[in-house]
Amino acid sequence: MRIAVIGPGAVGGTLAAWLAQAYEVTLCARTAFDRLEVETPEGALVAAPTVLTDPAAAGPVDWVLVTTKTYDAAGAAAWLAVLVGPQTCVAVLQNGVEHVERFAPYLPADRIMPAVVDIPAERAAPGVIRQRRMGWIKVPAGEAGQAFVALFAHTPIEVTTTDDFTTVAWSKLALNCAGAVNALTLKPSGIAHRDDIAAIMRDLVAECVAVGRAQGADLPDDLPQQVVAGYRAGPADGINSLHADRLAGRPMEIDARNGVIVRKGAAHGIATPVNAMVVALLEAAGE
Ligand SMILES: NC(=O)C1=CN([C@@H]2O[C@H](COP(=O)(O)OP(=O)(O)OC[C@H]3O[C@@H](n4cnc5c(N)ncnc54)[C@H](OP(=O)(O)O)[C@@H]3O)[C@@H](O)[C@H]2O)C=CC1
Ligand SMILES: CC(C)(CO)C(=O)C(=O)O
Repeated sequence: MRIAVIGPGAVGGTLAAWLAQAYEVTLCARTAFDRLEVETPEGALVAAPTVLTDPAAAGPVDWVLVTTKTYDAAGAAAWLAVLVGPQTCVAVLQNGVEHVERFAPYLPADRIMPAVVDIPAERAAPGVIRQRRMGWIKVPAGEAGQAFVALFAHTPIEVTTTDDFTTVAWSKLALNCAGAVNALTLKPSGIAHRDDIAAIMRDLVAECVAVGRAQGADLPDDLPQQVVAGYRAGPADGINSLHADRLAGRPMEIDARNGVIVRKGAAHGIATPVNAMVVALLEAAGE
């Protein structure tokens, strides 16, 4: 079984380190590094997979896991062009709800398996990662989904299939859209303990719920309260990946995490002023 991970950052590096315990893993990286050192909830995991930085050096594999940021899809596509053969399965593990649309310019839509990931991970340096919680991944039910679940059978990560991927993806988006407050304030998760910030988070999520329902997701009325409770229950010093991007001066997944709520809301005639404001503020902050 040959597995390639395109974008071995916080999530990709964590998953690659777990997969490398059982399989031959190739890391398709932008920045070269020698080995993976992941501090997991079960202790340190070290792996030294092959690291490539030039797509010309790669060839077809059995599985490709795409774990770049959403805004790096075009760069990931250069790798897909050489890694994907007739039998290759491609999983896109990113936040947002547009995994398939994002990669449809590069691959037939039925070859793209979307995956929702809830594995908080922070990258201190290339290959050096802290996995905060074991977490979970959900993929759509079906043959490819079952095969993906089997890939992780030797790991403690909870990898399952779902018959309602739309609901899973919008539920995760609800969590992520609220995380914009951290990137805006440059304060970690504990900022959710402030009642004024929690109120903004609930408003962001309420808009996500309205739009997600219009998109077919089955979302509970109290999701805004659940999201805030989740942030409050987690580690106060947790840095989400949007916040990490702003701290590092990288582009941000603003469009995939908040902009999408505004865009899809507009298509349904649903007002999303709080997400629109957050998008404008983060775009201005990132200029
Ligand atoms: N971090 C987290 O806790 C979670 C993140 N997510 C989602 O997972 C996805 C990945 O996030 P995360 O792991 O945090 O992101 P990171 O920024 O940590 O990692 C992305 C990686 O992609 C690499 N990359 C960019 N362009 C290319 C390219 N052309 N070829 C090869 N590699 C490339 C980057 O390289 P370089 O080293 O040069 O920057 C980096 O290593 C996002 O959609 C995010 O929203 C989901 C759940 C949790
Ligand atoms: C909030 C979190 C850590 C949940 O997995 C996440 O999705 C991110 O940082 O992008």
